[in-house]
Amino acid sequence: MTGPDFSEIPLLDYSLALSSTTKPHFVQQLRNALINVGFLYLSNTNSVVDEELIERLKIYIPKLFALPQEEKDRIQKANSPHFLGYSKLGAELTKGKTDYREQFDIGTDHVSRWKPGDPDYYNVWGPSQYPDDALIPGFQDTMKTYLSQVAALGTHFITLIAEALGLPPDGLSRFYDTPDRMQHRGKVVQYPVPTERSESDQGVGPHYDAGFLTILLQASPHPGLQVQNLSGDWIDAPPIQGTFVINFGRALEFATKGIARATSHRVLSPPVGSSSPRYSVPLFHNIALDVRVRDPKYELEFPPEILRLRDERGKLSETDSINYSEFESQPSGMVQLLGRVRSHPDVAERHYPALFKQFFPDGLPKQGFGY
Ligand SMILES: O=C(O)CCC(=O)C(=O)O
Ligand SMILES: [Fe+2]
Repeated sequence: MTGPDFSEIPLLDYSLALSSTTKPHFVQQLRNALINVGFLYLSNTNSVVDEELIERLKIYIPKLFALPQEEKDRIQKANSPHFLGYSKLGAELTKGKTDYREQFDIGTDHVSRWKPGDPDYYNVWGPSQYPDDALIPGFQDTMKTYLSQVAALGTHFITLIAEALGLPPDGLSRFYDTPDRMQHRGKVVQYPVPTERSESDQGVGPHYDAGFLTILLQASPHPGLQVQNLSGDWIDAPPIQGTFVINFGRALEFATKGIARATSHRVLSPPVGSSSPRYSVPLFHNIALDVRVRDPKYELEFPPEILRLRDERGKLSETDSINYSEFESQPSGMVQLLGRVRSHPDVAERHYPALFKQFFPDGLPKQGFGY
């Protein structure tokens, strides 16, 4: 069932959204996914994200992680005030436990708009670091094309979300800058197979995503992603070939008065003895840096029948995940910056010394805390 105590994640066919005769059905299914589940699978996106490109990207991923450690370290996150680059295994904690994953954060192409005197958070967006193309020929080009196509899917999907919430298609456009002033953030993630002696099976611990929308490619056949329903049960979201997983973040929940549901999720490591790691590529589709989602300037008016569906679902109970409550008062860019400072203290120490001192008065900890 797919009410708030769902036992599976709904699958929506994107091609239905592209024809006026089938769109109402799509929008109705999306409304249910937004209000009750917070997650969905999306199939048939080939008109926006090229399937062959996805297959090419999947082939690159193991090669990316197999690059010499010194090349990965050369593009480490600590080099980048934008927190874009490589993080080694075990660098982060979620809910007090180490996340057993290794990752490259790579954004859509962007030039930082920050200049002296601007708020620090303008600098959370900027250029990415890529490995030397000679060591992994064509990866950079493939990744850039992938990110720009998935970001375009996100930009269109936002208009469908608006319609599903009873707003006009451009009903959420106030949360965005012009495309040249936006950056969306991708990650390429490897969850290694734990050894017999590993202390936990936590790939990444329970958390919410921050922004409006995450578009996730499960890039290997491993299960592991789990989603928490309203009763607190963990529901599997295994990979389905030819689909993306889409989920909604805290900013959308705040901006829609709790109509859209940000849903707690986690990833379990592949079982001990698996023959290969799990791979995934999330893209976090951002809103503009200056937006304060709770500022009356951004307040949205929803039709009564949509508000009623929210009320029928019931209040979102406390889950294992508590984070990003800063959206109550802070601009979106600041929420992102604070999250990253906590996750990556080594980057903060180098590029945001004042914030670093505030969060880590006792100096550099061994690990950051993700959520
Ligand atoms: O790897 C996954 O499948 C999900 C990762 C995730 O939830 C995240 O990075 O926010
Ligand atoms: Fe997530």
